[in-house]
Amino acid sequence: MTLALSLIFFYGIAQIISYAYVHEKLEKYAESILTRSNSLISQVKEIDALRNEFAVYSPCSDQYLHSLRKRLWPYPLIKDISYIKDDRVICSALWGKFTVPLSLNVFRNKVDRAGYTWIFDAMIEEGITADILYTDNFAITVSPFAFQRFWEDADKMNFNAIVGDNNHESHFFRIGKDINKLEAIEHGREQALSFILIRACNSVNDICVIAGTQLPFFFYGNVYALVFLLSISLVIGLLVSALIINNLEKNQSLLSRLEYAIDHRKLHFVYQPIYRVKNNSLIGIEALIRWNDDKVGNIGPDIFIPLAEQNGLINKIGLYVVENSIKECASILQEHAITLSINVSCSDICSELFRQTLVNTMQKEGISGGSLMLEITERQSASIEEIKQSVEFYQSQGILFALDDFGTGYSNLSWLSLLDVDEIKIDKSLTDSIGTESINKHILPGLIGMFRNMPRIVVFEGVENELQYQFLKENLPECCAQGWYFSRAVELTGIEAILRDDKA
Ligand SMILES: Nc1nc2c(ncn2[C@@H]2O[C@H](COP(=O)(O)O[C@H]3[C@@H](O)[C@H](n4cnc5c(=O)[nH]c(N)nc54)O[C@@H]3COP(=O)(O)O)[C@@H](O)[C@H]2O)c(=O)[nH]1
Repeated sequence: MTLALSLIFFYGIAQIISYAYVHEKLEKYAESILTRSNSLISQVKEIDALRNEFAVYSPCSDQYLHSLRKRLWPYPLIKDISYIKDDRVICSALWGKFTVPLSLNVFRNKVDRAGYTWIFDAMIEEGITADILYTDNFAITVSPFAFQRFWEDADKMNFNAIVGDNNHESHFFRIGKDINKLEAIEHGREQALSFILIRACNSVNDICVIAGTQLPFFFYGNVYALVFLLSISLVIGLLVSALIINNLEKNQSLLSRLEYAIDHRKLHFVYQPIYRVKNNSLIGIEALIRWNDDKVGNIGPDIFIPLAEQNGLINKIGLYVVENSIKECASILQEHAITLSINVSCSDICSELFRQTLVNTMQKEGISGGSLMLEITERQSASIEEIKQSVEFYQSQGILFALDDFGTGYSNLSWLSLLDVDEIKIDKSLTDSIGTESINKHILPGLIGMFRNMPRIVVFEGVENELQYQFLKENLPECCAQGWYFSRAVELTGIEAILRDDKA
């Protein structure tokens, strides 16, 4: 599959590059033909302006022919100048005087234009044709090499071109092998999506060049390009497949290692202290799960919690956290008036097994509901009605609730109005705005005013510096805070040490 996609991708890229390349070349091709046509018209006009000069000599006399030859010499796009009478060439600079006047009635195409009659592919002699324009008794023969070099490009690049008037009612010069197709497409008689058409016009001389070519397949006639395309697609396809397989295997093995770690109690906890700002007294701790895998090393909860959520392991983690963190903290919770905050998912709190496990663990460890704070966010999708009922059940057991990540898209005022929570945890992104010029900064003063009158515990998360701490102390002294300014998350022994210091 990846090989096929890779092939399609690279073929598509190659085809786009090929199109751009051919388009640019064709544009230049049309422009050069237009330039050449303009030069030809200029040369025709210049020679035409000499007509009166020739008229002083007797037609086809030696002086007349000499004068024609002399004047013809500097014009590379003009082959011959002739004296004609009754549509017959009597003499010319190139041929001299014809013994039998040359009739101009055998030709491919005849066009009347700007006082001239143009005849294209007029028969001069067996095997010799030429494009001639004439008026009165004066004719000019276009050099057969005037457009010669464009035939080389036409053969090499498969280009075609028509030189015609602006409306393209009359076609003068035709270059290329597919010229009939180009004419048919140009006049709307044929449709060809893969045919590139370019138009280059000059309104002063009333000429337009239409150039066209069949869009080539990238590898058309080019085996090396095809082999290159297939090789690069193969290599990239194999690399992408290997990466995908590797990633899947890694995730799979990480998932099975996580399940093993849960089942064999290999996950452990660190606790981050939460303080009341006005007097720096410890009011609680937040349990944060950690995983140090024997083989992979430390894996952060920001990696394995979403992995567990996506693969149906989150409830197992929820049970693990409840059983083990409560058991671990039981003695300090009994001895001190602090709460243990636990992150739970909405599906956890709605599960009957979770309820029973939590209540049983509390009873077994001798912990009252008021020592526990369950932190929820809107991220975990479940119906609000179901969550509301669950919250009411836990609250009937005396358990406290916190709305986590408040101020982000996941947790906001609408949830606050729907759930009767005991604590609001202000997300770090809002704390970060203290003392900065960020957009959130403008939200903060309004929230501070609101929190002052709110009968709930307000905890600012992610307090990292003195400025943030002082701001909270001055504006909201009753609020609580946690963050690296106070302490990073530490092992339980670290919390015990803080509690001992507090007592002393
Ligand atoms: N369902 C469960 N989710 C859990 C549990 N334990 C953690 N988590 C969630 O994982 C996310 C990452 O958590 P973690 O790496 O532990 O980061 C926490 C703190 O270390 C960090 N923090 C705290 N103070 C600061 C600070 O000052 N600066 C700073 N840059 N980071 C800080 O914040 C994380 C706590 O976030 P929150 O939960 O929103 O309070 C995270 O989403 C956890 O929720 C678990 O047991 N179950």
